[in-house]
Amino acid sequence: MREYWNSFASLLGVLAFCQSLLQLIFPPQLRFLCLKFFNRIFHLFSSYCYFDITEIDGVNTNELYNAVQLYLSSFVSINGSRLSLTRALNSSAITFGLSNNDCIVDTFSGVTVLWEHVVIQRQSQTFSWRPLPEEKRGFTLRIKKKNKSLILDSYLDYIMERSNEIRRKNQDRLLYTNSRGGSLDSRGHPWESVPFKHPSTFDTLAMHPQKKQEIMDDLEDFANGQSFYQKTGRAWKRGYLLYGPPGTGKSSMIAAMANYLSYDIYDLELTEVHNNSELRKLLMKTSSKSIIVIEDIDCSVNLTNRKKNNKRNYCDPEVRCGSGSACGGEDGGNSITLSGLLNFTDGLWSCCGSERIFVFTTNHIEKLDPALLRSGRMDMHIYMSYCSYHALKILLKNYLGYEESDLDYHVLKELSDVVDKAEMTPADISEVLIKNRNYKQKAVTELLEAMKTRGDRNFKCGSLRDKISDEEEQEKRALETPNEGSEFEEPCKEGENKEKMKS
Ligand SMILES: Nc1ncnc2c1ncn2[C@@H]1O[C@H](COP(=O)(O)OP(=O)(O)OP(=O)(O)O)[C@@H](O)[C@H]1O
Ligand SMILES: [Mg+2]
Repeated sequence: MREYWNSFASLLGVLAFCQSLLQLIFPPQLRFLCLKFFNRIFHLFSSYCYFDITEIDGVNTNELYNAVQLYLSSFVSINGSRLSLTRALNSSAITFGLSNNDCIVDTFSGVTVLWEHVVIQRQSQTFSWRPLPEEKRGFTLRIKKKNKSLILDSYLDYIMERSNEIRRKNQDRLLYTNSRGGSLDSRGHPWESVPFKHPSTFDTLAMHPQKKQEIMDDLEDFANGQSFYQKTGRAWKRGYLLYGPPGTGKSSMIAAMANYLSYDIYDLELTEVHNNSELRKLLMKTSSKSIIVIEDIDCSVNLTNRKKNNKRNYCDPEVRCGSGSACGGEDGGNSITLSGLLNFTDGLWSCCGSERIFVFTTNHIEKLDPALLRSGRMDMHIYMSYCSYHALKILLKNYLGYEESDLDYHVLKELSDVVDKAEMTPADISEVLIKNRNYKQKAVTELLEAMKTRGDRNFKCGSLRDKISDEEEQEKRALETPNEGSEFEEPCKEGENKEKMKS
């Protein structure tokens, strides 16, 4: 063994001598050719092969470099002693990276590979429209030659997939809106985005735990269902219809879904979309792993297959078609139609991306065209109900930090007796609790009072419940369009007023 080392050391000595001789005697070009030759010989007899992934590929950023950096960041934080730290734009997470010229070992399908982060100072800068960074960065992947074909493709695919996942997890969610009314931004995008920081989660959402679990399981199945959707020949998308009175948590549920799956949200404002083809273009510009939301679908536009004289109908010349512009028919030119919307969610175009969720919300499911409700269209219909006893317990925990065991048995009994009769929305209850959140006892007492009063009134007003929610919805619309608004009144009286007005 010692002899072996001796001969190896003398070989290295000879090589070093040859190199210095080369430097002395030969011109640089010849030296370069010799080095290249030695390099070739070395690689020929080496059992490894090497792949360079440079940061900049020509003048473009190499996506694979960024992907490898993110992928390695997921485990270098545990192994490394010297790491580089970065925080990307729109991200609240810090990413770890290999420092310059550091190495890390990874194992994939039982095969061990070595990654080296290579950083070299760039020589003189030649003129370029886009100045290059002063350092030339890249990763070198070392794989045993015999394993190259076995893992290279699948390993790189795996890295791309993992890095996308990490990027999504690290980055803040984005909320997109099409409020620019069909115009495009400088990069040709019809959507505007802001960071989405809604704190609603399934933990804070007040609804029956069993129902909540069902929805979470459904979302989970969907997100992990790529192979299922492929096997069954179905487009990888899912539709949810959330319906129920105002203030029962439909928007909060959408935020909770987005936070649960780490998806972006596209809030589609139908009133800003001029026709079906614009709707299709918007769809094409949405990304995968996103939730496309249309809120209050019943009152966004006139979405029925039948022609009605509705004042929101886009074919009303005063509403949509300006002077001189021709008004299309049901599927034509200048209007959004139900069939256009159904194509948006169901048709061939809806599959131009994958892993997308459509969520429609409405306060009045009965006003929707049956075509929207047909099975297979909206996969799950979720009723967001008035506050139940289970939901109330979640609200008491959220706002006052009260567990069930913290409350007196009699108070709990009273709350459970009155909560269903009160027919208060979680939003109503939240308001009472927020107002008194620093005085917990008072908050509970006041809530009980409010519930009893509401329960008594419901008992007296009886069947006016539907009219109440009608009025509540009108209040909501009035807030959205202040000119048409009216004064707030007690819901019960409003119902009565409406009756009087009618008579
Ligand atoms: N189920 C719920 N769980 C927790 N909080 C809720 C729930 N429902 C309503 N809230 C509270 O009430 C407020 C209004 O709720 P949200 O906007 O989600 O209601 P909505 O059903 O979307 O109403 P609308 O039909 O008017 O759009 C929220 O800010 C939230 O704090
Ligand atoms: Mg809402």
